Amino acid sequence: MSDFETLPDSITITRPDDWHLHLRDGATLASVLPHSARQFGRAIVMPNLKPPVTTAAAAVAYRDRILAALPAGMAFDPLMTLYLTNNTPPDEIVRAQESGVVHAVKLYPAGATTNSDAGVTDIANCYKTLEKMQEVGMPFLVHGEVTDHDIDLFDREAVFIERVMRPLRRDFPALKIVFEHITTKDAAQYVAEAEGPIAATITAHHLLYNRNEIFKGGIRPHYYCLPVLKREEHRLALVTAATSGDERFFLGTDSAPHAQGAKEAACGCAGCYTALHAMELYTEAFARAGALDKLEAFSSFNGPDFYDLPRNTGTITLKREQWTLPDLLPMADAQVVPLNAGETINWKMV
Ligand SMILES: NC(=O)N[C@@H](CC(=O)O)C(=O)O
Ligand SMILES: [Zn+2]
Ligand SMILES: [Zn+2]
Repeated sequence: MSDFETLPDSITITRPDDWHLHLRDGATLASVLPHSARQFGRAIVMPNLKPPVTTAAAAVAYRDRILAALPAGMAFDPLMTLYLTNNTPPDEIVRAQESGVVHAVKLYPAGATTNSDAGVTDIANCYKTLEKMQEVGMPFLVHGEVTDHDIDLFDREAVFIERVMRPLRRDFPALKIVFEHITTKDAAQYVAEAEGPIAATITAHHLLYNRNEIFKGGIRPHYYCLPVLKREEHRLALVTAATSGDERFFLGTDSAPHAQGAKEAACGCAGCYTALHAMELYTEAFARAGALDKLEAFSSFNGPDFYDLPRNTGTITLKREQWTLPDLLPMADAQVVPLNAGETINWKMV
């Protein structure tokens, strides 16, 4: 817990953005969107729908559905992404660029995570398309885990750096890459030291929790996400990276709603729902690190700077005030259990 004596009563920062968000579609989208729109000005919207968003036309249509689901009076700018497949043609990158609403292309290694079945089986299949992305300046967002069966689940990210990331960046040194939701000291160090245009998003839950949280007193499915929480040494490295002031690290919640029944199951889905209270969680993580002065750049400046977008105008304020998270939130015709359900947290967005 934070040391209340030395902390300010409130903190006001430029309105932040979420550079990694799952909004889903249909009735689920309508349920979760207001939470993100309340906290963030914009979000990079992940394309792992069923079926995935693989074309510029599909991204434009998805964006229209998001805007239609936005409650009147809320301002929110969804930044769309394409789901890369083995067969995405280079022309689709041109169409995406020309659409004006697609801001990046996402790599899901096939089998790595939720709705990744249509993902890439071998990045070599995508080289022509990656060349086009490099040429037009389209950022490449990477779920950085190998899926080889001989690799331990907890080592998937570190092995990805050696087997995929280094060769990829050697072959495309000018391609803008975001290493999404990094979870290891290996990834933090790689991003901090690499040459060229690379950045990383970091979730609030990977800043606050290590893998013990998944097994505390029993198996706790709401702390299960991918890449899975790691050892404490990795969490500490992520906190150091996020609070360092290095502009390569920025906010991406990876808020990933799954219905309660899909998580509390014999084979539960991966994903933590944090859209309701993301800024509260990031503020807590930065406060514990004694680095509240670094929260604004991480949350509101480094992301737009990397994506060549203007920073938001306007501000948000977080008050140091305890409140208790609901146990459940309505979602479509079911419910979602937010991370920290029923727990009391120390900051409240006003
Ligand atoms: N992070 C997760 O555990 N799940 C995400 C997918 C992803 O970001 O890998 C989801 O879409 O549910
Ligand atoms: Zn992912
Ligand atoms: Zn994600």
